[in-house]
Amino acid sequence: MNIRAKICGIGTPEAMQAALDGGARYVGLVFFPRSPRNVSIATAAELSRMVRTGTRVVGLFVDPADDMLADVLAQVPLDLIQLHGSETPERVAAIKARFALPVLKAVKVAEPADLDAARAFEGVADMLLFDAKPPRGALLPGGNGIRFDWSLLTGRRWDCPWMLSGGLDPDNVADAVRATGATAVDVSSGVEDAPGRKSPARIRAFLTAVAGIRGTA
Ligand SMILES: O=C(O)c1ccccc1NCC(=O)[C@H](O)[C@H](O)COP(=O)(O)O
Repeated sequence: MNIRAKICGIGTPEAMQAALDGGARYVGLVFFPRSPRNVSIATAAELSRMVRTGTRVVGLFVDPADDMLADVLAQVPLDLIQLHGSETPERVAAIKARFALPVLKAVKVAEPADLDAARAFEGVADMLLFDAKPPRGALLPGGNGIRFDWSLLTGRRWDCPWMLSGGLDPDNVADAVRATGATAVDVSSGVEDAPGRKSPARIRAFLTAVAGIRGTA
């Protein structure tokens, strides 16, 4: 089975090239100033120009206002909008209606109730991204390099595509896919050698590991 991979928080041409060469199906650009992966609109526009057919550019936002989305989209041709804040299903629907782009909605997972609540986004979001809920006091709502209990996903079926995220890296991604049946995976910290500093070598290692996953459900 071909597992689709998203490399998130790309900030340099070298990281983008490693992701593209390695076959990433999604590349994520972070528009969240508190993040060490935040990129300017100008940098994002430059990086997006490197992307060729077959790879989708994901713009990552946290509770964005329409003006911010409009400002980014005026210069960066995003293929998907990722919402990683506390956006409601109604807000997701409003963003989809106004900007006519698919929405990847992040669901922060720590316990079964978090997955129960995610049902509200089925039929609204185009895709769900299951990520670890940030620990109390965390500075970031995502990109924390922590896993959640993958067994929480066992036995659950979703009416929309979903992506596994949170603490993945080249060494654990195969186990994560086998444990969850994920057909799409997302990584940020696990392919960095320092917060916000993507490692082309680790990007290549992650994508090689993903490409080598066989025999999953
Ligand atoms: O990556 C960030 O800096 C970030 C900041 C604010 C909100 C979301 C953020 N990342 C979202 C992603 O899609 C990450 O890839 C995901 O949380 C997994 O991160 P990691 O556990 O570091 O692989």
